[in-house]
Amino acid sequence: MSEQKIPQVTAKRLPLYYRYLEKLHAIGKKRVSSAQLSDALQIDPATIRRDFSYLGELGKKGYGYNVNYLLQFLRDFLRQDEVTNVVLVGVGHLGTALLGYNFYRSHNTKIVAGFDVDSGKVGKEVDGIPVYSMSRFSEVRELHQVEVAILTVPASVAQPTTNQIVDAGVRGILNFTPARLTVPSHVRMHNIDLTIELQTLIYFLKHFPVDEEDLLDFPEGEKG
Ligand SMILES: NC(=O)c1ccc[n+]([C@@H]2O[C@H](COP(=O)([O-])OP(=O)(O)OC[C@H]3O[C@@H](n4cnc5c(N)ncnc54)[C@H](O)[C@@H]3O)[C@@H](O)[C@H]2O)c1
Repeated sequence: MSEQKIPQVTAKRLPLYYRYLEKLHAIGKKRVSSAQLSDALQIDPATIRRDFSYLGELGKKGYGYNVNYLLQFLRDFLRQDEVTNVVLVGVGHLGTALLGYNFYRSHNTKIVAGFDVDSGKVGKEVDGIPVYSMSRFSEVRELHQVEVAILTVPASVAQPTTNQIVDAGVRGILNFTPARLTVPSHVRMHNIDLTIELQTLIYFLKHFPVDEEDLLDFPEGEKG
């Protein structure tokens, strides 16, 4: 099956399923229903069934999904065995926190280097990750074959920093700055705006409160 056919919203949820299935596998669970997945991940069961339907025949209705099979399927699909090296630019408050986190929950992403212009930070390590001067960006990116960068610099320097890292070969940017950045068409930019996320949550709570009845309305045979 080609990945292009899967909607972006579904593709975004696949790593969540993968992580949870890994946990189930670790405790020896063989089967899981969409209702159980729904409880654990707070995604409604209909959405889960729809997501999995894009992946092909993965389970029988009312019988749940085979954990091993689903895990293997998602591993291949997401190429979880392949490690993608990532760099982080701007080792300040947020950058330091992200370096410390280093996406341990996802085994396939690893921050290999941080970059900063502050001479007090360059040459040091944060949680074992070396911090380099921006002047070495090209060289270090090349060394680790990195195509993805996390951007946590001040908004005022976000565009020139973006230009610099794109010129050096970065093709994907996770932008934590509030700046809306311009990139060439071959570069993919994802913006993470915590203020917007928080405001959206508050809006949804106000206007679409979660209906307990809806959550309990699982089809027979899917209850876990
Ligand atoms: N702190 C948060 O909770 C938070 C949350 C959401 C978004 N943000 C955004 O993330 C960004 C970073 O926030 P912060 O609080 O960590 O700021 P910060 O000032 O603590 O850190 C910024 C870091 O970037 C470095 N830097 C400055 N110019 C640079 C350049 N040209 N190249 C490389 N590094 C450079 C600085 O030396 C510093 O270490 C900001 O754009 C902020 O708006 C922060």
